[in-house]
Amino acid sequence: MTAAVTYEHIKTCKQSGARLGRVHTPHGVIDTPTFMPVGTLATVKTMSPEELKAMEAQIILSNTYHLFLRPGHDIVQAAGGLHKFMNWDRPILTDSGGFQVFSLAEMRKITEEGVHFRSHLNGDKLFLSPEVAMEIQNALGSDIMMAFDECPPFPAEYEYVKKSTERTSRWAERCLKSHARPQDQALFAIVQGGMHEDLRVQSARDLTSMDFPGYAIGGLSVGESKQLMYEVLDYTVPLLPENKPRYLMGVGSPDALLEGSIRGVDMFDCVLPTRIARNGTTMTSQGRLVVRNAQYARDFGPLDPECDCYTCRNYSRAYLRHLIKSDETFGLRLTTYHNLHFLINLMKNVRESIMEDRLLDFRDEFFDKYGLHNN
Ligand SMILES: CNc1nc2c(CC[C@H]3O[C@H](OC)[C@H](OC)[C@@H](OC)[C@@H]3OC)c3nc(N)[nH]c(=O)c3cc2[nH]1
Repeated sequence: MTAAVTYEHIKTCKQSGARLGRVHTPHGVIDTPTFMPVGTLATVKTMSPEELKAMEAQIILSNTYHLFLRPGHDIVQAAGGLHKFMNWDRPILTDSGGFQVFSLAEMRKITEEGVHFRSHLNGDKLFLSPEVAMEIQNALGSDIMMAFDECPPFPAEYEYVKKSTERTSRWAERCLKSHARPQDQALFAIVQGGMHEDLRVQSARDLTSMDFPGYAIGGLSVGESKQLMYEVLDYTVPLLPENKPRYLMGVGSPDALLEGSIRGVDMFDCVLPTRIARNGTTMTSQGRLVVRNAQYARDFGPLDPECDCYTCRNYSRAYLRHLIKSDETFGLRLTTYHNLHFLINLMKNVRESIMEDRLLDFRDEFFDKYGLHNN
């Protein structure tokens, strides 16, 4: 049986150990390391598929939990699946809903069977489990599905993280058993274990023994310091097979994308660029720039002089400030376009630096200009 998703290793950076690769999926190839724009409700907020292609987005994310609640996965399935529903013919990855249930839903009760919770929209009593999460993602038709897991809160008692991680391994096995179309959709497992090396080793051992086509590192970017996150990555990434994609969930500030790539991570997602764009905060080559600030009222230069994106080629900081202050939707679109392009372009530079065996130099140059502390 041909696997739906395969990883092709291109080369390893001699200076950093980062790796250049390609993830082959039924809807196209993804050059890695890559940043994946988040499209929670079947849209990358305010962007059209054409604009996402223009900025060279290779893959986008969507959300099992949110689509389960609204419009319902049955409607998406009746529309012909998520690709058709949102007019996106490139790869789609969906999260399993685990994280969202624990972070969004009220009145949730976790059992071995699954999670009972109330919808954060209308209070309806709902239930998510490995089997239900797989049924929903099967209906959505995503190219990459995530196993149903619990992302333990941070901080959390060692015993709680141990019990939760062991249950996540049992849930992963149940996901595998209820995987209806492995030749069309790849199921990635999610390594947990909190900030404890022994639990990370146990989680990776459990999951890699079940031979998934790809592995995510979960349970990070949940409030821990970046240094602690990098420490956990240092001992967790090497536990994962070299010939499979590695996805670090929920990570997307420029410094974390660089440090994660250096540690061998291939895929990243984060709501940061789209979320901060909506209040007029942008990422530029000189660091963060809050374009709604008064100092830009008469600044007729581009948002980022080093950027060649649609926003920076055609509009000024003064115009963007005016639109954002006036709550004009076009303003949100222009800042969102730029922020997504910024991270997608950053990852293009990361891939080029790996090709030239100089990713550590690139990271240092980037931090000198961007500024280490204003991510
Ligand atoms: C921020 N730190 C962060 N985000 C973690 C997400 C969610 C990623 C999710 O984060 C938003 O949902 C809330 C995005 O929607 C807004 C989702 O995009 C579709 C995205 O799904 C991949 C995790 N998801 C699972 N299943 N397991 C995790 O351990 C985990 C850890 C995360 N840390």
